[in-house]
Amino acid sequence: MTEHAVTCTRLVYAFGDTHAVDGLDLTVAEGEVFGLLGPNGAGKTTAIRCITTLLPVPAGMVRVFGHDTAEDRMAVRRLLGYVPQQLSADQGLTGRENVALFARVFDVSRHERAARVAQALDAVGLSDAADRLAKTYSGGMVRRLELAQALVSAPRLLILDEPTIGLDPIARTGVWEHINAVRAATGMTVVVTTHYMDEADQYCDRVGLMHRGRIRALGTSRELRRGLGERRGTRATDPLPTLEDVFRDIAGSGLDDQSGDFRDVRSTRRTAGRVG
Ligand SMILES: Nc1ncnc2c1ncn2[C@@H]1O[C@H](COP(=O)(O)OP(=O)(O)OP(=O)(O)O)[C@@H](O)[C@H]1O
Repeated sequence: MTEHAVTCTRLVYAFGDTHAVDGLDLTVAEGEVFGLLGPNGAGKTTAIRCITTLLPVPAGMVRVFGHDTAEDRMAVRRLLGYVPQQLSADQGLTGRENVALFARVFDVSRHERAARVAQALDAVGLSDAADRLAKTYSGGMVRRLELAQALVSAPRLLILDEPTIGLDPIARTGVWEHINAVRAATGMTVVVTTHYMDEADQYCDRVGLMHRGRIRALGTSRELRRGLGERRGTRATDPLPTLEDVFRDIAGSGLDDQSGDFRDVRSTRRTAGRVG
């Protein structure tokens, strides 16, 4: 049987009375790029923090490559790389120093360290800028540096929480090209949250639409779009609904209709603070 990279079974996580994750069932196959989508407050970050062992699992179960996060936290941590929404690069260090710091934290052996740091920087296209202070980097470069930090331990599972929020289209494409190149070279599994439907459509093998703490729709982007088309009685000659249509259909009133897109104001602000 193929081992799943991630299995969440009836996962529940509450902050007081707020059930951020409310009976989440989810499996991510080894080697796939899985997009976790959902409106603000759907519970995506909380679910991800449970998977990465940063939050305990009070009810239900999370397994990463078969390891129970509650019982085998260190084994899980050794298997994954995590790029959180918040800034994880130190602006006062160079790119190389930042990645070297993560190599030490992740226990990359001393004799391998310099080579692995150089390899991770190269994988994200930052070799030439490696010895500049991170505070001189553009927003896209900071994001790629954080990607290098997560890659230096050669993770089997890479988890990215809104990796492209606040970046211009060229920088967004750059981040994804590097993710895809590493994935093609290593077979790494990728779990990503994003509010950009075009990215989910283009880069994710499957997407899960999360709303109020649970997955409400799951499949390839095309399957979800076709499913909505069938429910709406769309004719074969008509264009399929978009993934954004599917998102609106499921999340309904949870969206900010004023803005016309799904950019998360909170996250954008956080990122603006991060990269500014
Ligand atoms: N530390 C916290 N204390 C209290 N409530 C929290 C905390 N973190 C999250 N929540 C609440 O839990 C719910 C889920 O939040 P979460 O950040 O997981 O959602 P999300 O889908 O990642 O949203 P976003 O897209 O805005 O990042 C929200 O109602 C949020 O207000």
